[in-house]
Amino acid sequence: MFDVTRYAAAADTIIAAGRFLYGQGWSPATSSNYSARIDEHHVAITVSGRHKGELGAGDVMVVDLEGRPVQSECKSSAETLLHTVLYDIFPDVGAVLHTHSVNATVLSRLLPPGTPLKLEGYELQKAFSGVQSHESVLEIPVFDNTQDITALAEQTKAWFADHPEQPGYLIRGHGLYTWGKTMADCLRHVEAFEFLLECELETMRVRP
Ligand SMILES: CSC[C@@H](O)[C@@H](O)C(=O)COP(=O)(O)O
Ligand SMILES: [Zn+2]
Repeated sequence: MFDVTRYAAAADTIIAAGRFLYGQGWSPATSSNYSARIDEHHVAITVSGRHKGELGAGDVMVVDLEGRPVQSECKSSAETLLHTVLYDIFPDVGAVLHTHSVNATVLSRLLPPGTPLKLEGYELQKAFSGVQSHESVLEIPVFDNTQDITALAEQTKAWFADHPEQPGYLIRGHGLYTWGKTMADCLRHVEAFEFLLECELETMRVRP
């Protein structure tokens, strides 16, 4: 069983994150899903289909690390397994955020299949936990979009088990997944990604 006080604290961070991310235009039209770890075996996650700018306590539920609902009749995010595999392979991950920004959607469609997004030479890469220099090379994988979330969860799990230092991934024509030790770290990662994705798109515009 999970601690209710810890659940309430996790839900509060999710609700506040939703208000911010929706306000930025990165979670339109009920898209996106957010989660925060409660303990070793439980995660608070958004209920499927809810408006992410207007989340309340009833829009956040608990699942275990296999993605099964715990003490809830609600249906958790359709992409629950994409969250739980990350908590499973990274014991220090405390929050996962998935967003649907225009930049993530457009850039992921422009990159040729099989080509990761290579981020190199940007000072803002240091906003990612563990990155010390603009000279580090980040290779952000772009997975093909699919409605088979179980298969995609297996794919992402295998890739990140081998590349634990990479801070996130894109799904083509769909959006961004990133995570952090705390919700604050995770929100900083979303912001960093958004800045860097926009830089990449702008670079393509002026230097096609
Ligand atoms: C509103 S379309 C977006 C959804 O298909 C999905 O990708 C998404 O991000 C939200 O799904 P949800 O089940 O609410 O977590
Ligand atoms: Zn989505």
